[in-house]
Amino acid sequence: MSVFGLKLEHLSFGYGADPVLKDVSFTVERGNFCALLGPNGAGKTSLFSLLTRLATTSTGRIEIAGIDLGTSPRAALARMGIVFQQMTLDLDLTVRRNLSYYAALRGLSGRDAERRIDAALERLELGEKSSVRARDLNGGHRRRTEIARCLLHDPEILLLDEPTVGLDPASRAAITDHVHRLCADEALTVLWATHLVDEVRAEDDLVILHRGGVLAHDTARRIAGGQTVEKVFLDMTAVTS
Ligand SMILES: Nc1ncnc2c1ncn2[C@@H]1O[C@H](COP(=O)(O)OP(=O)(O)OP(=O)(O)O)[C@@H](O)[C@H]1O
Repeated sequence: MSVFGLKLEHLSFGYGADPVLKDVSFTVERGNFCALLGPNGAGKTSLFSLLTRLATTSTGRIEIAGIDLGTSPRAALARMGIVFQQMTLDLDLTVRRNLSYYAALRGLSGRDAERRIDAALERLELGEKSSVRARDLNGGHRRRTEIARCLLHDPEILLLDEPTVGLDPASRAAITDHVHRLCADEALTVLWATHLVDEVRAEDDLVILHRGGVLAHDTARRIAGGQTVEKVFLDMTAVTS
């Protein structure tokens, strides 16, 4: 197993002539929670598109759990679980059905799939929601269902693109707690894109992205340097406006 959960080297990318990512490099060690913090338009979703191969670029290199995404995309993507910004559950299906369809897509079936589904539901404290249709869940439980679903194939890396957008404070706190626990208990490596400063904890890794460039990468505590992350973030992103 790789020491580095995630390694990005010199990534540049644009949709047209103008670059939206400029020479982005950073690593996230295995088992760390890394917040990718940037204002709207910073390039977070574009970076996620490169990490998930929805977009490609000829510059730079991405390594997922020690596997080169450019040369071994299938193997690298198999190590990853992804929660996109837009909800992707089938609202007419129960929580369990949503998970079992995904398991089948990943080639899992029978007792093995059932065992993994039970374990994932338990990890996200969703056991009692198992028979509830996704349509009847609140936003927080829908998100937790998506996180449970992306754990079924035992990924080493989790990518979450602004997973708490639109949720109330209690649901946001529950989801950030759950995902931090996955890092601590199971050495999952997490990249969590957000523009919400209050989701960043002092011990988290923090990458500040602004206008496609990395302005800072360290623990949040060191980047804050005795101030609040919010103050430093606002100062950094204002200076370069
Ligand atoms: N499909 C696209 N075609 C052209 N430009 C795009 C496309 N998607 C994003 N952009 C532009 O790329 C830049 C980065 O956008 P991106 O969505 O990656 O940022 P973000 O940090 O995820 O922002 P947000 O928090 O608003 O989602 C923005 O200027 C945006 O307008």
